[in-house]
Amino acid sequence: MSTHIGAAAGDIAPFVLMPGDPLRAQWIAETFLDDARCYTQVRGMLGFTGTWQGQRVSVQGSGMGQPSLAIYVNELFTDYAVESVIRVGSCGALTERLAVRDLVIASGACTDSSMNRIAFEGLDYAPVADFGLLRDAAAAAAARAATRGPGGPAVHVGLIFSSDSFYAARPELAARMVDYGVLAVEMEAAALYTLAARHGRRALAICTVSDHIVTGEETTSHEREQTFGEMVEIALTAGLVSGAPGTSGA
Ligand SMILES: O=P(O)(O)O[C@H]1O[C@H](CO)[C@@H](O)[C@H]1O
Ligand SMILES: O=c1cc[nH]c(=O)[nH]1
Repeated sequence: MSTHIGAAAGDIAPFVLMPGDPLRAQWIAETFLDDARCYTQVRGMLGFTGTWQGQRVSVQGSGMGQPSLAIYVNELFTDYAVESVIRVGSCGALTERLAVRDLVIASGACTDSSMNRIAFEGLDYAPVADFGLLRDAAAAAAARAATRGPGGPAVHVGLIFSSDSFYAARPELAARMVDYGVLAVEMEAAALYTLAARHGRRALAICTVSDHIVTGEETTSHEREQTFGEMVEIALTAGLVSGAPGTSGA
């Protein structure tokens, strides 16, 4: 066991999906994985391992915000030898180019968090996605859209803003960020990308737009927990198509 994850060595797969919401983790495990088993309930931050198309996958809740995610990701990398993590989160759209339920595959994550400023003594570090996972997620999204035809959620690749505040202290900054290409706001990806770089592992964040900062449209908590399956299937395809080592269910 690690400090915050109640799993034995080998209980967690090399590839992990990571929603903020532990109940979304449970829904993903019950909906998408075969033979899913819960390996931790410490602090209610549920984690499961099962198989998807015969390959081992884990799903681990991160909690909300970068400090919480960093606890789980540090322990996954150092105590459980996890190789790749794809965050499957929700986000708020900052621009009318995006609609509620659209997907954002985050190529990089701006942040107002002090975590990297402390680590880099004032230098601005640029947290970016793993290119292979990003490429494979974009390809999986395009293939699904081509098979399905018109009507599914639009998929955007670009920058997001990982904020320490759900209730923005300076909401007027959103328009300036949009001018510089930022599409949406969430609360964890910058720490995930930074820790993956630090540990030489792979990370990506895919988020579904749950709220629209411009129009005020929003989804319910039940929808955020149990209906964002398109991003989950794209994440599973990207994580396992890229051939993460040790994912074989055999
Ligand atoms: O739905 P999750 O994955 O938790 O992500 C978003 O939702 C939470 C805020 O409601 C934050 O964690 C934010 O990043
Ligand atoms: O507006 C939103 C929606 C989801 N997550 C956030 O951090 N902000």
